[in-house]
Amino acid sequence: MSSKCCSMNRKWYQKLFNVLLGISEHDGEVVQNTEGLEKIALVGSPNVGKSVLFNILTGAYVTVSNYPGTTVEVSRGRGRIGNEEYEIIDTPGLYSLMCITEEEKVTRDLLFRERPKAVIHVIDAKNIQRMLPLTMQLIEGGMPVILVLNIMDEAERMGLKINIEQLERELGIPVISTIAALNKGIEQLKERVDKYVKAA
Ligand SMILES: Nc1nc2c(ncn2[C@@H]2O[C@H](COP(=O)(O)OP(=O)(O)OP(=O)(O)O)[C@@H](O)[C@H]2O)c(=O)[nH]1
Ligand SMILES: [Mg+2]
Repeated sequence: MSSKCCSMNRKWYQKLFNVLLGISEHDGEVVQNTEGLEKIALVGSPNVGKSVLFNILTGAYVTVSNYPGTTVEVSRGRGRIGNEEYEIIDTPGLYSLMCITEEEKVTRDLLFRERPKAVIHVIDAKNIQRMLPLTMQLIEGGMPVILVLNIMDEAERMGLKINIEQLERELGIPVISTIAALNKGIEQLKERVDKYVKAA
């Protein structure tokens, strides 16, 4: 009797804890409730470190679900940037907004429908020349773009020097360099996103 009562209490406390943290229970699985939060999307080509950044920016609980009407998976989680909580979205890799694959269509659709407060374009700094055209497309599409030059460790090892201030001036958007795999540049990224979203 007392152990049943104890377990009921535990469940009740767990529920209260989940509500306080914004975690909802869904199909028996604990998932993040991100409803009503402003959104920040991570976009970019495959293999540039979007998911590594997503995991750093979000907590332990994320939801992975099929984008409506498709078999393409999109991950969403809560992340604190400055004093605000946001829904952080890890989008399927895309090379261009001129949609060829289903994944690319999903990312484009999501950007236009969900209107994130910031669209973080993550690129592999080694391949900056090949990846900047998508940055231009996102800017031309009216997106609030922030450019992240990730995998800077490998770019530097190759002797690549990127003038970040000049790139910022030319593009007219914030540019931040990171080594996501080593957790480097993350605080600067958060600061710039915070400032950018607040100034919008
Ligand atoms: N050297 C180095 N490797 C990195 C860095 N960031 C990510 N990686 C590695 O790059 C690989 C791809 O990272 P992901 O986060 O899975 O890339 P993604 O952009 O989510 O790829 P898709 O989901 O296929 O679109 C992984 O092996 C990471 O460990 C970095 O800053 N430096
Ligand atoms: Mg990924």
